[in-house]
Amino acid sequence: MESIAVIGAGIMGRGIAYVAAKAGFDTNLVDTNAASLYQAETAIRELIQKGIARGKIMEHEQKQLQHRFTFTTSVEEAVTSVDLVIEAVPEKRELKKQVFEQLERYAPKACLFASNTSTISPTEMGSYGNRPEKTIAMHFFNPVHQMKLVEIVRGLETSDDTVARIKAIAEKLGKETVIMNEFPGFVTSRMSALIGNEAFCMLQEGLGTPEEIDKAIKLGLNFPMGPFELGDLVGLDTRLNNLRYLHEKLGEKYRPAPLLEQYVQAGRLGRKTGKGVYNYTVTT
Ligand SMILES: NC(=O)c1ccc[n+]([C@@H]2O[C@H](COP(=O)([O-])OP(=O)(O)OC[C@H]3O[C@@H](n4cnc5c(N)ncnc54)[C@H](O)[C@@H]3O)[C@@H](O)[C@H]2O)c1
Repeated sequence: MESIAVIGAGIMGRGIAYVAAKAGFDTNLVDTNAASLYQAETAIRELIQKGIARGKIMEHEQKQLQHRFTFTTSVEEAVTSVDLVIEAVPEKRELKKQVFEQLERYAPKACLFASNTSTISPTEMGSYGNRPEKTIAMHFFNPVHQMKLVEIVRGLETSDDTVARIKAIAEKLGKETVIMNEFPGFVTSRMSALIGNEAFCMLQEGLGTPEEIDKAIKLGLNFPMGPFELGDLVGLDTRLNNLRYLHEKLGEKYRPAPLLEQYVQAGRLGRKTGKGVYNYTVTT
């Protein structure tokens, strides 16, 4: 296994591409939006500089590392000769379906297909192409270079060989793994969506300010981040898409809070747009 293509250069795709190249894989990062691709390239360059400043990357490795990246807006160019594709486009089933159909057309027959989906069934994604035994969910966490876990979720038809190879790759990327059977939202997204949604319900009910609710959860329940801080980091649109999927699949308990819907309608998506529950300075 030598080369990886990452589809979608947003918050997650750029982080996955960075850890893949750092682990020695030739890495093709693709985004159909040129502006997003450019931002990803800048963000990756900054991560490399920070890595050098912290002594995690030696200066003489920098050139070699940068040479491992190809940035492109063409899915075809990115996947024609890779061993693994990791899809990280927004959490919309129709979009993922289109992307998987494209991957099936252009990727080599032996190539494994992994999705960084937070909620969607890898069995369903396996049905979008002709290689369900080679299709799996490989769920990274944000920020990818700092978070230790990859939640691996096998679909009904995913082969043991695919599971073993994906686990080995995740470990080569420096990650711990858990291997789950599929169920909507897996373990982490299901729990995180509920907590995040409940916090929006509390805000809507006037229980307290976002700062007070976050502080209560951090200091009272010993969470490292408050639910609003985490929601802004994840992206409130991503959080809403996850909840919509869980609501459709698992029922009323997951109905998105109207206030969350309103924030997304207003374009308050979190750190990536400079404003979510809190205000930020956008650097890239
Ligand atoms: N944000 C998180 O914290 C987080 C954590 C774990 C998993 N995820 C999952 O990762 C996936 C991506 O989420 P994100 O937060 O990085 O989203 P994002 O909106 O930050 O980025 C998605 C990128 O995909 C690009 N894109 C859209 N259509 C495309 C196409 N057809 N081909 C190539 N690129 C395309 C967009 O231009 C955008 O740059 C989702 O499935 C999400 O549920 C997100």
